[in-house]
Amino acid sequence: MVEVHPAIIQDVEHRPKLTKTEAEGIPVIDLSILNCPYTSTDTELESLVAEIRNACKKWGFFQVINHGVSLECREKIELASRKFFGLPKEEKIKVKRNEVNFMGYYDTELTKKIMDWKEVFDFTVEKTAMVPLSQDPNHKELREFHNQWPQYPPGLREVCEEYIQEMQKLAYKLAEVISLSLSLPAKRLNEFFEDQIVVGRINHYPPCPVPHLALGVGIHKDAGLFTILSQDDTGGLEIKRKTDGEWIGVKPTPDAYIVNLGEATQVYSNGEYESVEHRVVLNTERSRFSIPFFVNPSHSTWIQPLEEKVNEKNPAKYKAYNWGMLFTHRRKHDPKTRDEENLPVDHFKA
Ligand SMILES: O=C(O)CCC(=O)C(=O)O
Ligand SMILES: [Fe+2]
Repeated sequence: MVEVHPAIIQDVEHRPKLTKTEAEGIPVIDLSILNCPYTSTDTELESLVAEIRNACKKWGFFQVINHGVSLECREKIELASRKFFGLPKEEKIKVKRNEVNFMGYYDTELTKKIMDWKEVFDFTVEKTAMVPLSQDPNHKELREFHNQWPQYPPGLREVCEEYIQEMQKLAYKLAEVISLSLSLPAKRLNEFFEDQIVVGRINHYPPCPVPHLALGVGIHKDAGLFTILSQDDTGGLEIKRKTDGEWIGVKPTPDAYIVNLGEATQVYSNGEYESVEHRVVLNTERSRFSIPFFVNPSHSTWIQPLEEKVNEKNPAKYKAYNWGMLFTHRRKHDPKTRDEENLPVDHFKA
């Protein structure tokens, strides 16, 4: 009998079925026309935008290929991640995240109060990011966080920095097609993530002796505008199909990125698009690595339905909330206060 820490055991209704539902996968969308904007036609762009719209409506998730991110850049960060997580724990905790600084290594993340079976390394763009110190709107004090780079493996910093640059370029392209797909001007969403708190994360899910009882990441929705995720070929990400609530595995596709809408896009679009629940299931044999890049609004942004999406017939479905305050609140370190962890956006319903 293997001993496992009780903190990782999911409630019965959240435990995964380990037999896979084989189903039509999420759409794979070819972005090649965005790499040569001067030679693509209006019809090509319209048809891409229509594909994005259908995927966002039906799934809240899609995969992109021919996205313009170099495979070499991705392979370098994947290799460095394996080396970093392969180090002894004493070495990794030299860059452990703490009460003040959210960046760095940790292995005790809770999703909805249950411990995830994973270890993580978080990093951001090199300029220091500022977020509010508390959720109290009267508190004007800001918290500063900065990267903590490990000594080993050498070069992790450079590959992360290069990767984050590539992700930012892709994020701007995606923001434009998502805006167009909501019948908004192409650059409508860009203003919300000037001076943003982007976070890159490397996830390592070690093999788990009790994959029927635990999850790599518990059921959640991402909070920002959208997430761009790379996963290795192990598989394990599952999304909740909107039509019937069935959990559907996202099949690993070589050199594709998975894109999923976050709650901020749900609110900006006044519910026209929804952020979809997802989770990570584990296996007994293989380690899995994934690298999400969270495209978040800037800390000072108030998130509320865009005026173009609100009218008499379709009143605002959500109240305004401040991104920086939500971000600080969600990342509070004290497990005893985590009851509201992963506040569903419905908390802000008008
Ligand atoms: O590892 C994955 O595939 C997904 C991770 C995830 O959903 C997250 O970190 O928000
Ligand atoms: Fe997620």
